[in-house]
Amino acid sequence: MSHAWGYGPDDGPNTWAESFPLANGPRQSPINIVPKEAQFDPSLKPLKIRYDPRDAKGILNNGHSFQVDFVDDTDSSTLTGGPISGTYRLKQFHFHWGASDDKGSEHTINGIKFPCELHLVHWNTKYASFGEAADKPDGLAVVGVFLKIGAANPKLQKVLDALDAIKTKGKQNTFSNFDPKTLLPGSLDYWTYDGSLTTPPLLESVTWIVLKEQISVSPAQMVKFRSLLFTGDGEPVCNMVDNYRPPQLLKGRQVRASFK
Ligand SMILES: NS(=O)(=O)c1ccc(NCc2ccco2)c([N+](=O)[O-])c1
Ligand SMILES: [Zn+2]
Repeated sequence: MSHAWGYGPDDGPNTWAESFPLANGPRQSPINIVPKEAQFDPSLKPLKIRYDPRDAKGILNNGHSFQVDFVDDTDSSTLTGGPISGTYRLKQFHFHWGASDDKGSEHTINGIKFPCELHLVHWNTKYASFGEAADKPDGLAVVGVFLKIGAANPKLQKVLDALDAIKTKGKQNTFSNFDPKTLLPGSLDYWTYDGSLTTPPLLESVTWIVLKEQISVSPAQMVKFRSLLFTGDGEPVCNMVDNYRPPQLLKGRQVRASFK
């Protein structure tokens, strides 16, 4: 039976525990990051991110967000270093955003919400596939990047221009020759903690790597994100906005910083 979940009053984050008991687990995401309480860890290595633009293959409206999918059958687009051991392959990236510029991110900093948050999802190649890795405690590594309102970000434009063709749930299109490294800020300083997927099935398999430096997005570009629909063709229209889970309890976890 497919578990219908969403972000509305009847199927949103406060109802997820009914079908996904992990929602009340010990390492749930996102969290509120309090920089002053994060411990600098000198043993943390710099992030090493190598992406091949030729691995970009498609863009999909999955009814919860939109995602850009990558070919992940070789080590051509990988994340290594940082807090992780071994090699993690890029599978997809997607975003979470709000109905207005004052909300939308999943992680928060000192309780501050950003209008949007980018997630670059990688899986540990010690496992045979994303599906195998997805429920292992060291299975996934997600790089999170906050978007803040400012000048239009030209690096986002190719992604945003592709959204008109995937307006409704289930729509997909080819999306090629794109290097998501161009979306990253100049500094790769990060906070890291042990967490989970932020949507059902909420699997506690994610090493979160949240970048300190934000990238910019303009109000007009945010309007493009909000032009997507949660709903499929022929269904009553519901704008894809506020597709974020609020911060969850830390439950004793330590957040480490790669920088002083
Ligand atoms: N917001 S997130 O980066 O934590 C996130 C959440 C769910 C899923 N996927 C849902 C899912 C189903 C089975 C296993 O995984 C993904 N992902 O797949 O990259 C990422
Ligand atoms: Zn996400």
